[in-house]
Amino acid sequence: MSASWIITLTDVHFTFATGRKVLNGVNLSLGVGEKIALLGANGAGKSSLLHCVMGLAPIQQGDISIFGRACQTENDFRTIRGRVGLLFQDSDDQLFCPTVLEDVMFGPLNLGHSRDEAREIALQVLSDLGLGGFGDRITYQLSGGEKRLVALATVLAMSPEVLLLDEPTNGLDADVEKRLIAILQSLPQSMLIISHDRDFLDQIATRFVRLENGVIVNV
Ligand SMILES: Nc1ncnc2c1ncn2[C@@H]1O[C@H](COP(=O)(O)OP(=O)(O)OP(=O)(O)O)[C@@H](O)[C@H]1O
Repeated sequence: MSASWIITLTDVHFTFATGRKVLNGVNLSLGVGEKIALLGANGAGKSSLLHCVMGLAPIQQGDISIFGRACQTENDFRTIRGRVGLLFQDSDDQLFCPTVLEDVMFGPLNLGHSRDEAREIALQVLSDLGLGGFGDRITYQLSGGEKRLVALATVLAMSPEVLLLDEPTNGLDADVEKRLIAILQSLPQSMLIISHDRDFLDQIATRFVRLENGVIVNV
């Protein structure tokens, strides 16, 4: 494997316990600094692919290598999860604390930062995302778009080295989407981005691929 690949999937197969097969020999490599747009029809298996990369959906066949390390066991994936930021498609899967500040502090605390450091990081990320003053808001009372941004804040607060973003613009109005585009453009991390918003992807992505019939096709 080349040292310039952050994530490499080789002949990856994934089938749900129900028997629904969604990945049928996926080959895909994410390079340093690359921002790959992952296209595909509803139900093609895009979210499942991200879950496989995080080790949340165990693959039946193939190889996943992250930061040059072959990931097979839960233990392998646990060691890389802190370095890979996954924005779930559904914000409610990401947010589970009573207040916004607690949610955004959760990751840094988990990484070993002190409460003061975690608070400082969380307040900075919230401010960067235009969410200054949101710290004390009750998470479950946020609007869908606000939740989307707070969910992204929880990911960015962990300073991940690579970002897996599942529909980041869902529920965002035009102005907030513009701000998100500027933020993502300014971030140096490699990204794998799922979105049905082609305008958004055109402004972020350096490469486009499509998941079709369980395999990756270049577009
Ligand atoms: N836990 C599960 N058990 C069985 N099938 C599932 C499960 N979760 C998802 N699926 C099915 O697997 C297929 C792939 O789902 P996935 O969410 O990965 O697609 P997607 O490409 O991200 O779709 P979308 O663009 O609509 O978000 C779908 O047909 C979905 O219904």
